[in-house]
Amino acid sequence: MENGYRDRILVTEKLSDEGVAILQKDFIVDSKYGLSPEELLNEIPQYDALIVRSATKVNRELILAGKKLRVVGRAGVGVDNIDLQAATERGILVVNAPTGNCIAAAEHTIAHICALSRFLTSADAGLKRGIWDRNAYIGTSLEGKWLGVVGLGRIGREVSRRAKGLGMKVLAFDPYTSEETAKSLGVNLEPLETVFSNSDFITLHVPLIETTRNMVNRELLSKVKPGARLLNIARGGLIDEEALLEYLNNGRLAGAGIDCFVTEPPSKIPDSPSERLSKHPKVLATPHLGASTVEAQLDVAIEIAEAVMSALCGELVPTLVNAPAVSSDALVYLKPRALLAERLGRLAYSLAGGTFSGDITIHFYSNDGDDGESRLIRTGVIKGLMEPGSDHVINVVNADMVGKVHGLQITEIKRRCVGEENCITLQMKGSPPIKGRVIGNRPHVTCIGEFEVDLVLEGLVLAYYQVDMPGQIGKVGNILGQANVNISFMTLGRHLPSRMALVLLGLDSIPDTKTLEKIRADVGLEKRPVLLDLDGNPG
Ligand SMILES: NC(=O)C1=CN([C@@H]2O[C@H](COP(=O)(O)OP(=O)(O)OC[C@H]3O[C@@H](n4cnc5c(N)ncnc54)[C@H](O)[C@@H]3O)[C@@H](O)[C@H]2O)C=CC1
Ligand SMILES: O=C(O)C(=O)COP(=O)(O)O
Repeated sequence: MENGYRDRILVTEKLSDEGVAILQKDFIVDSKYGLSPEELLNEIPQYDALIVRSATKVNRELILAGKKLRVVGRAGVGVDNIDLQAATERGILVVNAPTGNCIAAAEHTIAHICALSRFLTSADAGLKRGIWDRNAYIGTSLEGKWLGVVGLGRIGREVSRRAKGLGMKVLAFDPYTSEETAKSLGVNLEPLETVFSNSDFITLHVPLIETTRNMVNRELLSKVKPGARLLNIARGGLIDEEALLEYLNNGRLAGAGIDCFVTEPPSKIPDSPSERLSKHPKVLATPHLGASTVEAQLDVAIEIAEAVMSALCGELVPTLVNAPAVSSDALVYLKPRALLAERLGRLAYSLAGGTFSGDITIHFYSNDGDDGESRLIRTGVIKGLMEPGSDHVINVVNADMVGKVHGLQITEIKRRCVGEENCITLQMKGSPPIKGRVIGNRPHVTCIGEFEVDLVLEGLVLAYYQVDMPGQIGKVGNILGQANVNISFMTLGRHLPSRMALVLLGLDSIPDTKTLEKIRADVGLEKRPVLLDLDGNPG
């Protein structure tokens, strides 16, 4: 938000009022539900952020049309309806709300398991038609039965806990979950085929991504235990729907509980596999209701409102989807260092005369193996070096990609020296190394080449090298005074062997070129002083 401009947010699907209210404090929020793809394409150019749920397709075309778009918020977990690659290429932050609706989705799964095991929906529908048939609906007990969980993430774990409470035994497939996690839940980790061949109920809780699309296909279904029931409360596209119809029809599966379909709503494509599944007598079908509880909608609305607000304000958001996640705790420590990296990059760019070389080395203190940390520091440097001279917005999402396109070769040297925890040194080939330190959460430069200085990297700074002799500073003070430019602070680093000094002067306003030229001439500088706008807008 600058010069009275307020960012505009478009909300295309129902978001609880509490979330909208949070956003309305600082932004203009328009809720426009049920827009057609064409209407959305027309609307999007005026918005800085877009908030969606699962029904809005945020495809490449929409992302390219969103000329001002900086943030896409997903009020829920799954982001398969968002073209993450296209968003990343444009530096658009995609944030989600990964925790708010997990309990609701787990409870919906348990509701499906209970309803399927006792034919609740069919029995209810029959009775409403006047049929009192107690023999047609002999159910199956859950006590002692095996539940197979595919995907032991947030929802899979909550489902496992609840199933154990019902007396079920749980086995799971998740190649990325540790034995310890599974053990702590009392769950056996098994290969996918074993899960399918041993379970009485199988439930999917994986994201829809390249490796999970159609993971439940004919081949896997051929392993299923006769009479098993399959649940998909996760995403349409995980199951080959034609194959599922076949296994329901041939009697190998006793039933299925489906909340998510390839085509939503299924009736959008008459006679599609989705529609046939939704109408199949052995299928308990719900219209993507996993997240639909009052509590979950309140929680995701608040979660996404806070994430979008932070993202629009340039904050680092822990629920960023198109960059590695960094925990909120780590961010507290990393944010000032990322800012220091950016300011050092900007300083290096300005001191090099508004350019950068492709060969950069960054030295910084690091806890081994912390990729999030490296990435944030690297992003800061790339942003500082490249944003002032381009119209690119550079952030953690696209920094590596933009750097690569412009030929940046970055070497990271990580150290663990005591006392250096808050320091970063930036070495650009052909320029002196610049060292900085975070002091009291503010970025300071402490050394430029051989010159020791101490300057908070904020605001306007005039930098120049002069011969270290009496009377020089006074001359500059006079010239700036005559030009009505106030000096807010100064720091001077001396190099005794060469009798040179590096002077950094904080200024309250920008001197004109004539003033800078007069300083150069009167102080006998080799080059005109460099004006650094450390908080300034790029360009
Ligand atoms: N029906 C609904 O309304 C809702 C549906 N969902 C869906 O549920 C999905 C899961 O949500 P969370 O549990 O919160 O996500 P999560 O990210 O906490 O868990 C996903 C788990 O899947 C595992 N996984 C990834 N690839 C796998 C593979 N090939 N095989 C087995 N496991 C694999 C991951 O290791 C992770 O543990 C979401 O992506 C979303 O699509 C989420 C909320 C509501
Ligand atoms: O959070 C998810 O992944 C969901 O599937 C919930 O979808 P919804 O927000 O209800 O359209």
